[in-house]
Amino acid sequence: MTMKTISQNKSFGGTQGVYSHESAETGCTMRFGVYLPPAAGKGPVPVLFWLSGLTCTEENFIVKAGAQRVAAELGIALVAPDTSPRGLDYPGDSDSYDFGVGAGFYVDAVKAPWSTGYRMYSYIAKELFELVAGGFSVEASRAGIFGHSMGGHGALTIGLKHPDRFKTISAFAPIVSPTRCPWGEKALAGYLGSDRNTWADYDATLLIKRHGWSGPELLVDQGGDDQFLASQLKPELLVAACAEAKVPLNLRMQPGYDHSYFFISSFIEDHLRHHAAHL
Ligand SMILES: N[C@@H](CCC(=O)N[C@@H](CS)C(=O)NCC(=O)O)C(=O)O
Repeated sequence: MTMKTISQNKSFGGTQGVYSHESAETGCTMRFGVYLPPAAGKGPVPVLFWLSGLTCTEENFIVKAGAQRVAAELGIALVAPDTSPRGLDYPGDSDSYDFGVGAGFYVDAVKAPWSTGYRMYSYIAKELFELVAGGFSVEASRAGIFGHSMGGHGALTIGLKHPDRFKTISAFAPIVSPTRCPWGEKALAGYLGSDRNTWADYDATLLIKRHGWSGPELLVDQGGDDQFLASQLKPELLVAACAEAKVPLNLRMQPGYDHSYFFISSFIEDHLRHHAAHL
């Protein structure tokens, strides 16, 4: 598989790159960021996959999270993909911020026309993972996954379903139960259809109850003043699921913080150290 370099910038002694490739899963050109710390010059390093939220491209995390300094110190690589296919031009795919372009929801769609390109679950868990494992100085057997909001949902569901690939999971303000909030219900109905039985595979709270998680504790930060807290995110549902399944969860409510990257950049260091300690 060929990759094209879009840009490379030196950052904290390492390199922040943006690359593109032709994706078999999404049927279009996909961009993603890879930060390689200085240690990657000497040999393969552990790698963390970051999944962004609604409206994001690969760029938001790279320029707003401030993760490179600590990733350089810890010797850990960061991969930041886009959040949906782009340029497929399905009717209505750009009509709303929470469905279609910028809102792939990390599922494999089954409803036409979405089913041909909206395959962000397989894109992240398989195609991109393998592309990065084969194309960069990373140790694929030491990989973790984290993300924000829709990307927190993606990190939880993909991580829980692939403990063989992702050894550590954390999230910022995740959508913990898309079967029980408006963002999730709209996306799952649109991509999967109206049969709610088919949605369960993409709900972290249901996956935890069904499969458990034997990895290190799940670290979740949640802003107390997040405008989406009560309506969309509902961390109490994750607390209940983890308690029932005896899955260790460290949910940290952070008073006064909202849903933005100001919140993420305030606690990103803790997440990087959490993953590094267990990888
Ligand atoms: N557009 C929506 C929400 C979009 C939103 O907050 N997106 C989050 C993820 S859910 C984000 O990361 N936005 C990009 C950014 O802040 O850089 C609104 O303004 O109500």
